[in-house]
Amino acid sequence: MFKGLVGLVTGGASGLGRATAEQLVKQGGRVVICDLPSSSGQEAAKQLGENSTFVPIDVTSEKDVKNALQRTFDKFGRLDVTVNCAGVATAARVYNFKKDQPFDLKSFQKTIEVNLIGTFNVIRLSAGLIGKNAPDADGQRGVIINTASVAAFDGQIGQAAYSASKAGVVGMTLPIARDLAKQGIRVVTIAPGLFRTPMMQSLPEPAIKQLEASVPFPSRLGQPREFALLVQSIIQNPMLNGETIRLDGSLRMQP
Ligand SMILES: CC(=O)CC(=O)SCCNC(=O)CCNC(=O)[C@H](O)C(C)(C)COP(=O)(O)OP(=O)(O)OC[C@H]1O[C@@H](n2cnc3c(N)ncnc32)[C@H](O)[C@@H]1OP(=O)(O)O
Ligand SMILES: NC(=O)C1=CN([C@@H]2O[C@H](COP(=O)(O)OP(=O)(O)OC[C@H]3O[C@@H](n4cnc5c(N)ncnc54)[C@H](O)[C@@H]3O)[C@@H](O)[C@H]2O)C=CC1
Repeated sequence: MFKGLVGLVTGGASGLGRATAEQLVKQGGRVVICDLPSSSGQEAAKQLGENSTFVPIDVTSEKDVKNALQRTFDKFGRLDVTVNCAGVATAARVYNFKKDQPFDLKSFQKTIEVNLIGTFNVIRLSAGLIGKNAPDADGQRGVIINTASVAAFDGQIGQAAYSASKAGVVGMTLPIARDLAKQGIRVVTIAPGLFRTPMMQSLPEPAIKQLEASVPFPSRLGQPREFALLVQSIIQNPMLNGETIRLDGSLRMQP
């Protein structure tokens, strides 16, 4: 299905990004897994075989992302799809009255830096390489897919930084899609609900159970593969553009 397609997946060593990289390769594509040097990206790429390679990056670094794009071009000769999955989650009250402590400003800044600015950094640099492709019969050169969260819309107590970062991703989706339309590059964002990944597993087990039960149907955590299937649909459907799609079993998170 994706024969000849080259994808770059940030956060590709774990969770939703890893499932996406697996799905792209399973469908005949080739994939560059980008993740932190400390991640298990090398092992993930090895598992996927010769159609995959790992490039260690921090998404907030211009130098790292430029290097990853150069490596993509050197190894596979082009880039068709960028999927932004790299992200971090933080949880703290705006002011902890028990400890008389405000939200740590550095933690707020770091969350915005990785989730919002890092995503934009990868988008802006990827666009240059995708834009070099010859357009297909429809005028399309490629697709950029971002990952927000339902927390962009119904963030819980403690999610001020995380929700702000993800709302930023939602907010920039349409203007960037409009901006890149002339080049035939689509931009679509997925807002996942609750998925079984290492990030989700960092929550306390009772909280996971409570969240899981609050998903109307199917009343369970999503499987990373189900996220990857939406990525696949977005790639395949040329009319999807400039939109954020919730993938959440109709969950609306409670305060
Ligand atoms: C990753 C995604 O993109 C998808 C999501 O958004 S999934 C939703 C993620 N939600 C969160 O991360 C919620 C963040 N908030 C919190 O963890 C807490 O409110 C907080 C740490 C910020 C405040 O802690 P606190 O002041 O101690 O809060 P308090 O309101 O007294 O609640 C603490 C209790 O709530 C539980 N809890 C934590 N997160 C919870 C949640 N999302 N839902 C229900 N209970 C939760 C804790 O297990 C703790 O239980 P115990 O008292 O039994 O130890
Ligand atoms: N798991 C879930 O329920 C949900 C996840 N999301 C979002 O989906 C994306 C993927 O999350 P998961 O797979 O669940 O988490 P995960 O923690 O399993 O994977 C995230 C990956 O991003 C990498 N990463 C973190 N900071 C980075 C940086 N600065 N540079 C490069 N890579 C970096 C990590 O090393 C990790 O491999 C995140 O953006 C997350 O916010 C959104 C909604 C729900």
